[in-house]
Amino acid sequence: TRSTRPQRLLGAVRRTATRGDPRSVVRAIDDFCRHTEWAMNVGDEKGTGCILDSVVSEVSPATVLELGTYCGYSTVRIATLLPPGAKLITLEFNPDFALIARQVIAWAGLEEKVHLVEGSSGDLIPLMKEKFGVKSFDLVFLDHWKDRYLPDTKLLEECGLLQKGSVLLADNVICPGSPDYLEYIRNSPKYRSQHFKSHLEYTKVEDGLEKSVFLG
Ligand SMILES: O=C(NCCc1nnc(-c2ccc3[nH]cnc3c2)[nH]1)c1cc(-c2ccc(F)cc2)cc(O)c1O
Ligand SMILES: [Mg+2]
Repeated sequence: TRSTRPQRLLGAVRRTATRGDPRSVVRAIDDFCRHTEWAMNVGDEKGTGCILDSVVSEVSPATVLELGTYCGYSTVRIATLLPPGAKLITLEFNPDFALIARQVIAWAGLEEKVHLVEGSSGDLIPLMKEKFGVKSFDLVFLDHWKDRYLPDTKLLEECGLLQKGSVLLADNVICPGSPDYLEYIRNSPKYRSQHFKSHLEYTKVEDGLEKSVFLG
């Protein structure tokens, strides 16, 4: 049967990236998506250009939650920038995506920093404290189903997983868009939000990221 897009993306990583070199893995995926086949990775403009890399470096988080692993592109981007001893927990709902992402993360040599958990964010977030020993998250990268951004943010609050200064960074708040999340986070006194205009990965379509600091 025909291979899937994530399988073809993994093939490109294996063929053109150097094992143990995360930057070459990121470059291989960007080249594949720009020249061969588009895929929904946050990409190099929203990634390097400005926001994702600069926010991770600025926050220098000890604990990160990523919602929506997909093929592990942003997982590798973020994990490369983490300080020693920091941990990234990434949640993936789709077992096929998870299988590919594990191999991409392993190729980058980042298994020690990354804990990929399969399942739905709604089920897993309430287990973060007891099962994963998380006190709170310094950074949350929202990049999963766009209609899960708001309910999962409220769940993180209810589970006491955000503390004063925790940063939420949401991809795709313009395209595909997450209007209810934007409405909530921009009007809530519990957050201070900032919008970073950008483009949908590998295209000229308008998109943007929303960075919100939890005020406690
Ligand atoms: O759907 C997206 N991303 C979500 C994938 C995912 N990967 N994993 C999940 C998951 C969903 C529940 C979960 N619950 C727990 N983990 C979960 C993970 N969702 C997405 C879509 C686009 C896009 C734009 C324009 C188009 F024309 C077509 C597509 C661009 C992007 O940057 C995206 O991130
Ligand atoms: Mg995205």
